[in-house]
Amino acid sequence: MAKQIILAAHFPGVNNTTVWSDPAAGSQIAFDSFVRLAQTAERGKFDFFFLAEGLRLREQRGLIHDLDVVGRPDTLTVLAGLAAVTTHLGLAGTLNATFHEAYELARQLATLDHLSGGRAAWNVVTSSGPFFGENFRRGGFLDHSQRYERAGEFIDTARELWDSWADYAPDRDSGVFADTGTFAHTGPQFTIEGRFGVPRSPQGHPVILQAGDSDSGRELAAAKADAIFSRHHQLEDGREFYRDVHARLARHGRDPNSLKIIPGVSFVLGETEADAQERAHHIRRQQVSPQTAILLLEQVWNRDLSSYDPDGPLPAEDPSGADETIIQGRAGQYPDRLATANEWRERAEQKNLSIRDLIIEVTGRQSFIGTPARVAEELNTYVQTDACDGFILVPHLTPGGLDDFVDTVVPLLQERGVFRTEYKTTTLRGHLGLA
Ligand SMILES: Cc1cc2nc3c(=O)[nH]c(=O)nc-3n(C[C@H](O)[C@H](O)[C@H](O)COP(=O)(O)O)c2cc1C
Repeated sequence: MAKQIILAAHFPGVNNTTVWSDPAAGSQIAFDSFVRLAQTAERGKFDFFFLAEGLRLREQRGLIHDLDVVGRPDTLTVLAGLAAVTTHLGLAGTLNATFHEAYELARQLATLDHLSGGRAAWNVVTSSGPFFGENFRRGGFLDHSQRYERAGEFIDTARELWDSWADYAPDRDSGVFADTGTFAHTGPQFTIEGRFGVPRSPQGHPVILQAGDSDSGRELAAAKADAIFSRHHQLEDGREFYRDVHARLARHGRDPNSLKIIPGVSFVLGETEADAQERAHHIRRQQVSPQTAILLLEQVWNRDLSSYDPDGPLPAEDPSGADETIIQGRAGQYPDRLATANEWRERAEQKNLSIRDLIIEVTGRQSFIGTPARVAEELNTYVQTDACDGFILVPHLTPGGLDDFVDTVVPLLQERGVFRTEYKTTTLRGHLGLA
């Protein structure tokens, strides 16, 4: 039988792809927007709804970054609200293992799993830099590798807490004082003991995703996660990532089906190929406004370029060599700024590109562009040839950006027999085929 495709809906909120200024865009923080996108995903029989986490909005030149000014509310609060207005859709939240505490988070996730009848998932991230930590009176807390050690111990501890209750129902007649929920964990990151206050939840263990991409991130996923939210959304790159992670999985003695690989992808649909390409081009210009083009260029040059014309040529001056980066709240993307600047200048000169044209070219083109038939075929090829197991779709418009996909692409995947026509399971573990 053909592999079944996993589909998830990302509510992107603040990031580089959301066009919050489009007249068709709604609020990025009102509950209605979350409900609308989640219910569309559930109408499409999606596996889960997905929220990223930003513990602090990005800042550049000391101000909140243009793309972040629409704000990002708290993940678990939103998911708890959505549990009440959906019935089958999984509810996945990105939550940081560096600054949260194991007891607190294990309790919140077990509670979400109860409220939703077994639909909770946790995307474990470690995040980067002291910038987030300052919010928690922990600026500079733990370096990269120690963050992964903490994340690993965090997951183990959460599972110990979840396992501290057996499947259990209190006995009304005898009024027992149950001896359950006791835990004691001693490790470098957590030394805690007591009783866990939440009885075993429907899934036992909420689903665990992992998003880091370094060697330590991949090892953590191969050792402990149920799924990976990956950034490898191109065919060959995806296959290589898939092979790498599966080799690690085998080394950990795990079943190949026990870890699902799900890249975040964007898409643009059109009635004809030309129509889709034209839309894609229009969306890219919306995503990279003249102002955003300068802000993104500044992240490579690492200096104030606000006096440059976005429709003019790239700066002749070289990037600043300063260690401190101009952008706060996002992992450094350009390890060698001068090399990147030279590469971009060469490209701009060859093709006669302005700053804005160049930024449009070098930052995130949409992953799947075409008619619904073509997009359905490509998505299926990715999954059947092990470039991934499914997709976390990132619409560029919130909350209506998934409507066309659900109306036109999902039925084609269903016709091919590679995507469910009805939910046959009630928990997220059930949907994903996980034990
Ligand atoms: C696809 C993807 C999504 C991520 N999403 C988030 C997020 O929502 N919030 C966050 O704080 N970090 C996020 N991260 C950052 C990771 O937590 C991690 O800090 C970062 O990738 C550095 O770890 P690495 O070197 O293992 O990749 C994401 C990373 C990737 C690759």
